Amino acid sequence: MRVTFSLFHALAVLNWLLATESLIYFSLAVLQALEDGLKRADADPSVKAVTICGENGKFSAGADIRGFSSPNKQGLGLGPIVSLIERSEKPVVAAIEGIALGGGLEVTLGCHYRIAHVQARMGLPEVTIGLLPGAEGTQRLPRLIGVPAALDIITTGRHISASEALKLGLVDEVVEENTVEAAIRLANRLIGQPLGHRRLSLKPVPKLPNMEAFLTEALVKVKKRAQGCLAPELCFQAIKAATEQPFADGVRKERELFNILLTSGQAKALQYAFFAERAVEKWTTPSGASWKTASPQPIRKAAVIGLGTMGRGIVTSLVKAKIPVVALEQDLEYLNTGRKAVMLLLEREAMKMEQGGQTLDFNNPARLQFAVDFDVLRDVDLVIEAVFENMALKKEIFNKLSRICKPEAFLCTNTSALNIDEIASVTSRPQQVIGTHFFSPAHVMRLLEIIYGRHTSPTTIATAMQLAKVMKKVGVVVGNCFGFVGNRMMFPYVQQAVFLLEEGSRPEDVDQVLEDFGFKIGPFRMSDLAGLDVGWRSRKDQGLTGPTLAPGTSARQRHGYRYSPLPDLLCEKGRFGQKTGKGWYQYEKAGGRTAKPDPWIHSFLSEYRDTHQIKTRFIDQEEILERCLFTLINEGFDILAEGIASGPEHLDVVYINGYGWPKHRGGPMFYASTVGLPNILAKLQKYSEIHPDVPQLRPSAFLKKLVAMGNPPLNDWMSYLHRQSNKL
Ligand SMILES: CC/C=C\C/C=C/C(=O)SCCNC(=O)CCNC(=O)[C@H](O)C(C)(C)COP(=O)(O)OP(=O)(O)OC[C@H]1O[C@@H](n2cnc3c(N)ncnc32)[C@H](O)[C@@H]1OP(=O)(O)O
Repeated sequence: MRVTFSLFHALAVLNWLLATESLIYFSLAVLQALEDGLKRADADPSVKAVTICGENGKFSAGADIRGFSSPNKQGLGLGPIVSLIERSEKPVVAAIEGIALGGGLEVTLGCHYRIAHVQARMGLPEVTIGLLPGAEGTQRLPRLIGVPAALDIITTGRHISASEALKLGLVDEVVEENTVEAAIRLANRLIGQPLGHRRLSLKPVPKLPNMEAFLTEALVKVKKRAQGCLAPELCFQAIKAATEQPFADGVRKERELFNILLTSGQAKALQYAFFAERAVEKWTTPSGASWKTASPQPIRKAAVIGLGTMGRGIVTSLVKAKIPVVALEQDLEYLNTGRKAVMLLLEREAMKMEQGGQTLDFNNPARLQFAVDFDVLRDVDLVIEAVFENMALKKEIFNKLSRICKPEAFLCTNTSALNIDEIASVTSRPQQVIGTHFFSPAHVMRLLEIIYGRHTSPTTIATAMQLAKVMKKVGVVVGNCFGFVGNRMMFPYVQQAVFLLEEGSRPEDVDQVLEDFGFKIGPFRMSDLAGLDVGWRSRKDQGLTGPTLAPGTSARQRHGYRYSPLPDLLCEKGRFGQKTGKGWYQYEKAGGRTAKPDPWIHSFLSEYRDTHQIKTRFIDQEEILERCLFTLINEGFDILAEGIASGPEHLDVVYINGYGWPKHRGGPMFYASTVGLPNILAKLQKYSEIHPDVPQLRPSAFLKKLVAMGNPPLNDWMSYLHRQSNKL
């Protein structure tokens, strides 16, 4: 770490370099050096003006996020330094290059002028890590750019471009050449000029004709978007304070709210999620393959087979990532339907991108081609198969691909559960076969589950990870098992939800509890959205229901374990969910989206319980939450023990980005660590004793081992996997 201070054309140029070569975040030492530099500049009569810049073309990514969970909370010292900058009698100009985020941007708000490079990005992303801009940023930004724009930037944490910053008045100038030199030139011109009007703390917050009404409406929107996350609302409260109180009082309020957030638990969860997302980029497999040694191959052209819901979204993602793509369907009729749907998606995406000043070129055959003939796949570097979830069909396609595609081409399957090794077995290149499991809608959802098979090469994994990155998705590398990570953990969760209906709950009761917990939608609304027929088909394929079910099989048992036929019964009645207008809920029409509790379901459940002599009982929220979440978590421990995922962060990133798990709760495994593993174990033991015929409630051996080992912190869990425990 280094801080330099040099005299340059009668100017002090303060710059800070961070902990790593490539930048970026500041620590106590950097703050101290900044303060010392400012004081020296102030005291030195030969210094007439000051420019603050970063190094290596980057201004600052703000505070070191890890510092917030250390006992010595370093961020707290930044506010007074920003004030010190602002009070300087010598003009201070910020030269913003690369990024200026969080505390970095707050430093520039203390400066009297701000110049940005045309490619710079700015923002106050504290809300995304559960905090608020606590170095007086919530008080200065509204004074500079007005309340509506400040609210938007602070409560969303979004990054803005230099051109947007200029429009908003956040920066004074945008330059294409050397930003530091431009800042020095400006600082030179400012020597001797009055600065009072440039000190933001002395300025009033620009008035709105209807401030009160505006704030009332804004709060409703902020709360709705927040879905239980505390930070956006407290950001709002801090900005509101700026509109009502003098600067110094506003700063006091900001500090008070900051401390609430810092100790709320949500900040810790969100900061964990920030690092978890980065940790999964550094993938490894049990055989020793790793991101360190594997190199991705370039993907210059890709193909997607199947233009159903998933295929359409995948094509859209590839086009947005500027990868030329061929979209293939089985016949012209399907192709034309698929083509229309893809074009509609792309038009919508293009419109959204235009609003952000970007363009999307998709009407060019070199970028997007539609075909029915497999021969067009001869020159592609990678194929993603996204056909119907049927092993025989997938094998037929992979066999064909293996014969037609060039030998170096990678073959990916978008299966959500099927065996990658079995699919790869029909090809002559199993080392280049991999699962790329997208989530619906594929052009929106960030998760890409990347599943390696027994023969998948490290290069293939690295290439799939690189593809995820280019598509702006989060790739998570996992092993091959039924349902992989996400769906395997989802299965016991949904199963418990259905068992709860058998015992006395209603779909809306269960959904409400899980939505209050923070899920975007509960399990029954989710099933209705996805289509109940999907699971029904899979259960028929597995022989759990339908014509292949052995005669005389008990209605509520399969292979000696508890089974609920409720979803099958609904499907037999044509209730497939939203698509048929009826499922666990009723909808205004087929394809309708507004779920209404359905009295038919209530009486159907009651008749079902009578038929099977189940005594209806009241089930409280605690039991609903525990049975659904703890079985999901329990499965997570088995997944870790089997080496299907290399750490709990992987499971958490999957759940946050693919299954609507509330990010401010850090993911299921992080949540388990906050509840305490002994508590989870005790509850699973209790429910398992009550329901001995449900194996998913039996505590995982790995969970038991961790408890026996003294409930170690989540970061240490994996190190206990192969350790002996004499307490078990
Ligand atoms: C009262 C106190 C008040 C105020 C004090 C100030 C508060 C703050 O400033 S809070 C911090 C606000 N800043 C952020 O939230 C920025 C977080 N970082 C990012 O968004 C991104 O990292 C980036 C846009 C800056 C760069 O993105 P990219 O180029 O994709 O790189 P990575 O995300 O992979 O990051 C590289 C590397 O750096 C680590 N890192 C980045 N920022 C921080 C940070 N602020 N603190 C600690 N570590 C940071 C990141 O984890 C990566 O590390 P690894 O390579 O080990 O994975």
